[in-house]
Formats: sequence, structure tokens, C-alpha cells
Amino acid sequence: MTPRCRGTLTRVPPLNPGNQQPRDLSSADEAWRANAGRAAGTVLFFDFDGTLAPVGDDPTAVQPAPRVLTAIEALAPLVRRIAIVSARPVDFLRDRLGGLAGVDLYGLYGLEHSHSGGDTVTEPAALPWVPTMAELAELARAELPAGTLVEFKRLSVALHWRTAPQLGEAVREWGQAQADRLGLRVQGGRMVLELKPPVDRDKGMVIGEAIQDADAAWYFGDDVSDIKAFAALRARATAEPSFFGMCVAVANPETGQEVADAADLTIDSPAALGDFLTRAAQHLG
Ligand SMILES: O=P(O)(O)OC[C@H]1O[C@H](O[C@H]2O[C@H](CO)[C@@H](O)[C@H](O)[C@H]2O)[C@H](O)[C@@H](O)[C@@H]1O
Repeated sequence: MTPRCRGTLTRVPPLNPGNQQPRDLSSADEAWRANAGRAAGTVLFFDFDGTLAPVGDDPTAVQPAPRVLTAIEALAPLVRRIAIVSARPVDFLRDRLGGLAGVDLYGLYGLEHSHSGGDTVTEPAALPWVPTMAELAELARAELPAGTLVEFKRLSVALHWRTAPQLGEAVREWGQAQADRLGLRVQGGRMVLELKPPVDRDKGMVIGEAIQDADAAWYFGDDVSDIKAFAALRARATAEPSFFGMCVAVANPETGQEVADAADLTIDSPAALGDFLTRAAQHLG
């Protein structure tokens, strides 16, 4: 079994020796120190739910964990770029990140983006799907059993069963049938099934493009959709061994093991991420 860090981050998490890199580094602190020489060429990527913000029953009510935004603000001038890569819409991310300046936002798995506080740009190929998604959300509210939470996000519909776990199987079946009927794609997550337009955009593609001008990148994520982002970092490091990529999982009892197995190291929780990033700023500063 690969040893895992599950304590609070008053101690330094060990790297996951089951993964391919960086084999010659023995701790996260050492990884930050190794990164310090190229901080100006480093991009830091963060997923939102389960990574920056603890998971809760009501998707509209979650907020970033304490200290996380302050730590990101301290890191921003030290690195090339900071980006949030999420299944949430850009407007939601902008609202939750408050006054955080100069951060790039990729929403809806990259179907929307906004750079450094600029306007939100939507992937043109996805726009014709807005009416289909709106109708699908209405149908879901009419047909799915009480207890299912339907989240309409303009270019996708998320079907949640967190507060009614016994509905998971029925919701998944219904969602898959609708995806087949309408030609949509599905993305599983933490007690959620999401239906998306058949447009080639995912977190891996976003990362692959966003690291083109970078010498190093760290990606922090907790969910299965984040594994594609990890893979994009690994692909770049394989193609260009001088590239420094670090994949960091945030522990959770739902997708935790699968994501941790794909990562270089695991952090206990969004709250622990705040402490971890505060220490990173000390290494990079
Ligand atoms: O890419 P992410 O930023 O990680 O977004 C993934 C999904 O996050 C949200 O759902 C999850 O968090 C909710 C609030 O804590 C929780 O209630 C739900 O069970 C989780 O699946 C969001 O509501 C979804 O739209 C995202 O797909």
C-alpha cells in the first residue's frame, strides 16, 4: 500500500511514491523548494468544490475554506498565473472568489472562461445547447423523485442526490437515458451526475492549453474529473522532462482513493489546503 498523509498539515505530507514524479523529492516542502527557482514560470490550478471549498448539502451555499483565499492572494505575485478550473459557471466562481484579482477562471469544464477579471467568453460550439439544457432541467424537476436536486448551469445540468443517497441509482439511470436520447455527455462526480453538451472540452484540455507557456504547474483537485487534469500535467512532463508538474489530491470519502492514487500527494481537506498554501508562499517568496 502506498503510504498516505491523512493527518493535519502541521506535518508535511509525503509524496506518493506510487506515482512517476518527482521520484527524487521526499516531501511537499522539498517539492516547493525545488519549484522555487522557477516560480515565475509556475501556474497553480485549483478545482473549486471539495478543493477550495468544503462539500455541503446545498451547492448554492458553499464558500471557500478559511485562509484559502488569503493564501492564494499571497501566492499570486510570486507565480506566473493562478487559475480555477471547475464545473461551476464562471459567474459563480467570480462571486465566491470575491475580490481576488488577476485570477483566471475556467467554468463548466472550460466551456466558459474569463482571464484576469475580463469578460466571460463561452465556447461557441456549446451555445446552441442552451435551450436543450433548460428543457432538460425542467424535465428533471418534473420526472425525478423528490429529494433529487436539479442544478441548471446554462450549459449543463447537474443531478444531485447528496441529501437522498438512496436515489443515486435511479437518478444515474434517468440521467444516462436522457444523455442517450439527446446525444449529451455525462460526467460523474461526488453524489452527482452531470449532463453536458457533446463539445470536446474537459479539465485535461484546459490544463494542456494553459500550461503551454509554463515551466512548472501544480494542480489541486478532489474529484474524478480532476484526474484528466493530472494526466495533462504528466503528459507534458513526459514530453518535456524539464517541466515540473505536481498533482495534489484533496482527501474525501467519495472519490478520494481514486483521485489520491493518481496524485503525487494528498492533502486532508480544503481547510488544510489553506495552511499548505500559506507554507508554499514562504518557500516561493
Ligand atoms: O469541478 P468542481 O468545482 O469540483 O465542481 C464539481 C461539482 O461541484 C458541485 O457539487 C459538489 O459540491 C456540492 C456543494 O458542496 C455538493 O452538494 C455536491 O454533492 C457535490 O457533487 C456543483 O454543485 C456541481 O455542479 C459540480 O459539478
